[in-house]
Amino acid sequence: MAGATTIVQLRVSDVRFPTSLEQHGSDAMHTEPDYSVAYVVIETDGGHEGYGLTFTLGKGTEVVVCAVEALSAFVVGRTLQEIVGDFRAFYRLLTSDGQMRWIGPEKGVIQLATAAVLNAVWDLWARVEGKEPRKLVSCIDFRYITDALTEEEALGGCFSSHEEMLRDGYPAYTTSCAWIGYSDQQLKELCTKALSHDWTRFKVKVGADLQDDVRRCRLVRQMIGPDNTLMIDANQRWDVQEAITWVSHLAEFKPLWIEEPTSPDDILGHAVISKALAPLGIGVATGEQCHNRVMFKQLLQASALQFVQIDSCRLGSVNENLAVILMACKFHVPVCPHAGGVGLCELVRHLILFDYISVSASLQNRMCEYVDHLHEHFKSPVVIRNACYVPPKDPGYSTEMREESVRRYQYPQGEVWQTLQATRGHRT
Ligand SMILES: C[C@H](O)[C@@H](O)[C@@H](O)[C@H](O)C(=O)O
Ligand SMILES: [Mg+2]
Repeated sequence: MAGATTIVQLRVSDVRFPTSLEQHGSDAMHTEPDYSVAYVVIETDGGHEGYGLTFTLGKGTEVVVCAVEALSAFVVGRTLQEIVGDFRAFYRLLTSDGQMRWIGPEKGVIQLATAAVLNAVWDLWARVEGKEPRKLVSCIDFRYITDALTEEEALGGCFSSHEEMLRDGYPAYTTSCAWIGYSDQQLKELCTKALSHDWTRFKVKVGADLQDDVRRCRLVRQMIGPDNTLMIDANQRWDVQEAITWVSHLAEFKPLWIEEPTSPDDILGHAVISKALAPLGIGVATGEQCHNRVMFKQLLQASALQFVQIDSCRLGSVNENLAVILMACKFHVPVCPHAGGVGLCELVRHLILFDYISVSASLQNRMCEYVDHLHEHFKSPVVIRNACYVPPKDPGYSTEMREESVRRYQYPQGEVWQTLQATRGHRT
């Protein structure tokens, strides 16, 4: 890294996309999401920029923006070298400040803000280096997880060649066919289209009404046939026993997993559900709202999940995702990241490639989520080939958005929102 690079400015914007107008992204708990981001740009005195974001559903993004602003004092004025020279210490500074940690610690809005800020730092670092950063294990804060994974253990990973990834890509599944607000007709059309594009793994939203779920799962299973893979996602809708009963009714459709059956905080509840559903051949997947490595540690220790769904913008950036990927490997539980939203696919492909190339070296029971929306707003959008993620080639964390998109969708002053408000009375 040439010379010192001082971060002189941090800017953050509230950028929202009106996806609720067409029910994209809808599930049993989030019926009208407007996919949004708190979008961060950090700038150095040498003219370099790093871009970061965290994903939100519309309302409340302004609160995350406020939290990012509160964290900016830790970043502005520091050199990139200072930060990445001891990234573990910097991570701890951000997450464990003696006053600020009271509004977390390492959870909720402040954790989302930490992810947005640190995602920008990782992007900047990778751009300045012009390649993927090294010394990854030294970026992890092992505090609270040494009973599950030590630094020494983390250093002894498996390694696999990246040639295979460059050739074939990383296997993906699609959630785009079966959002809960889509009609049966839409479901059919989207499944037909996805099948014609070689998709073999499909996720269906469930949990609002059992009869609807039975009908929709039957329809999708009929469309995709017995050999393709089906997953179901309840987005935290049920109590523990209710989850077991409800999913048992859907067992005939042979789902590989039930995702987020109950509260994301209920580790023992997930363990009970996992145990009850194991004889039916249905695993439990969770993680998109699991806010830190300690929660994942307990889920793993309690055998409460069979698929680890890391999230690039919920955990504290790459640093904390690495910790979870390494723990999952030690516990022999596959990582199948949560993606979709705005930018999650762009970011998460870096993490899952790292998992394959440097940690798990396996594709057994592994796949990465894909959702077909909003990629056009990114400078390095995801590329899918034969239902697989193609490895990104541009330096950085693929977090940079197109300037025009940020301007037009900025909330509430961007022209898209101004027009919606004027013409349709859409709530702003
Ligand atoms: C509100 C969102 O679209 C969620 O439904 C979505 O992230 C989902 O849980 C998923 O697994 O993709
Ligand atoms: Mg989900």
